[in-house]
Amino acid sequence: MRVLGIEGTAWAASAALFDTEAEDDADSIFIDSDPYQPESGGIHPREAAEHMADAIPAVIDSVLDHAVATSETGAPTIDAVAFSRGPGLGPCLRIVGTAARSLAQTLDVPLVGVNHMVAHLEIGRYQSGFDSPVCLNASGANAHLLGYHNGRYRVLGETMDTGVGNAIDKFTRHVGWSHPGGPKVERAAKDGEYVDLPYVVKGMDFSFSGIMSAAKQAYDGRKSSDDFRAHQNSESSEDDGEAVEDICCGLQETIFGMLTEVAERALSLTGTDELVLGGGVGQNARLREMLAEMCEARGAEFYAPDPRFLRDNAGMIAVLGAKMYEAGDTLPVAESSIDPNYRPDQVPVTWRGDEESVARAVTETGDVRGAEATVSFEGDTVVKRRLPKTYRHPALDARLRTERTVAEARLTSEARRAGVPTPLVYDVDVREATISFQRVGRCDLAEELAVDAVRDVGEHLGRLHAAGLVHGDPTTRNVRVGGEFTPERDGSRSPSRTFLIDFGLGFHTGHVEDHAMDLHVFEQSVEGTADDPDPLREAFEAGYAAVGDDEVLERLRTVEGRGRYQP
Ligand SMILES: C[C@@H](O)[C@H](NC(=O)OP(=O)(O)OC[C@H]1O[C@@H](n2cnc3c(N)ncnc32)[C@H](O)[C@@H]1O)C(=O)O
Ligand SMILES: Nc1ncnc2c1ncn2[C@@H]1O[C@H](COP(=O)(O)OP(=O)(O)OP(=O)(O)O)[C@@H](O)[C@H]1O
Ligand SMILES: [Fe+2]
Repeated sequence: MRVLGIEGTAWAASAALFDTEAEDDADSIFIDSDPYQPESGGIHPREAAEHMADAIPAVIDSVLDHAVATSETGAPTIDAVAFSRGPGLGPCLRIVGTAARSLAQTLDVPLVGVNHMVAHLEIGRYQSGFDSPVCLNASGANAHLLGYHNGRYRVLGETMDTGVGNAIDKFTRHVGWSHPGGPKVERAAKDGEYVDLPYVVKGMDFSFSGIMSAAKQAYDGRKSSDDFRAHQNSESSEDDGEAVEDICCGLQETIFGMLTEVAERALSLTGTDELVLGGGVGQNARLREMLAEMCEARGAEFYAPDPRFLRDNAGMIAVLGAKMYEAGDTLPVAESSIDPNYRPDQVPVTWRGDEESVARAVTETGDVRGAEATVSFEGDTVVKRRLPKTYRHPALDARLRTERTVAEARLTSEARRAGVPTPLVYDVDVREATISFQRVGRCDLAEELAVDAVRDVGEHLGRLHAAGLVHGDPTTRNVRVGGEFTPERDGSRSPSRTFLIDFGLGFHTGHVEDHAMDLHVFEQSVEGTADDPDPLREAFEAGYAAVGDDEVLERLRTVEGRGRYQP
């Protein structure tokens, strides 16, 4: 089978031929791309569309020439035309859509409409041969974790503001570097020293806006503050340029540390031991190194495609197009409109079987390895150790382990005082980042997702928020359920069978937004793993409504609308 793919969501005018029968793997995907390079500033939608109009016909012609040259009949012999339907810049997508429709009509073959983000994922799955990996898409306009579950790719976690590449590119524009900024930051970071920047993860979601403003401020401060300059010079003999390099190093360590952490959390939540990387930022060697190191430490496999398949390219569109075509997933021309906000979780996954879902049950034997810590059981006591993560910069690692150990011990007790069932804290050793707790529950909620327990979680979060606290990571793995009522050391009984654990990302806040994020994180973890999430979501929200603030539930609806494609 031979499928011609066309890509042009933003900057890459690209066409490709995927030949499933080519003898050599390297020959099976032929790509021709013509990138748009803005003269100044970032990607300008109108200029990008003009580039598409000029460049798309030429790259298609070159792929058609290749198709003729590699065909035995003297004709291109193409079975289907696949194109990027979205997400992306509307003016660019329209040009690609028009080109694809007219080519399919000329060749008299079916048209296949591909989701660009799912294509970033599927190319890694195809090349790695992994069955059911979690995918980290780190691209310009997006950043999210996807896992396949019952016919859809679920968004396990995502950026709450800009895409990761766009965040980096905004910083480089601020310092006057040309687009794209990612490779320049990578180069500069090699000569830089690590600086601290805000580190923001909420469950498996994360945000970049705080980091980016801090990075810009640090840069502006360094340029204008004589005091700072004097301080810099006393420590090193380098000039101002060094400071930018330090910020670049801090940026990479922080942003990629966050992405690696949430990827690990997704592996842990779903019980998956395969990770693939997608998207243009995946070309960054430091990001790949961190992900590989994290996977190795937890015995998972990691695969990153070659750079030419990570950045936007039509090869990935043709490969997914071929799978869709084979599954009969083609589009009548009348229904082939583009969608600039096309989300990966909207795509009915016609080319995979249900049995491949992530979220296999994990049985608890002996020590448990969470995403952050190792947990061992000693009778009724649980000892949780935050071991160093070697993928992180040592300074960042020490800071996070200390901060989280302190927060977890404090908030676990404070939540309990607010009437939320949590384990008793027996002992804390901040230097060793170790806490010992009372053992609670029979299993994690993830293993026995049920309406009653989920309703309890809603109530618990309502109570927690009313006390001015947030959990920060309320996933189905951070709730313990079942078992006998656990006798406490003073002989009393716990009031509930549903316990919240793992408060390491918790903090004090009265902000509706922060409270709504807690609800969002919980619902996302339910949706990522449940077969029928709707009744669970309803029970959870009913539980919350019974004790919590309605305003938070209203804000939840707004939060759900974020993380959409943001050019
Ligand atoms: C919707 C679609 O148009 C969009 N595509 C996109 O963003 O292009 P992509 O090729 O996946 O990623 C481009 C981004 O990748 C960054 N980038 C490229 N090389 C990099 C490197 N070595 N280190 C860090 N970032 C890098 C660039 O700075 C730019 O922000 C997307 O996938 O979100
Ligand atoms: N007090 C406890 N009682 C019973 N089991 C516990 C307790 N604390 C932790 N566990 C078990 O250990 C697992 C990992 O603990 P925890 O979530 O605190 O670690 P973590 O590394 O922060 O995990 P993650 O970041 O993946 O949520 C839990 O999912 C649970 O099964
Ligand atoms: Fe992309």
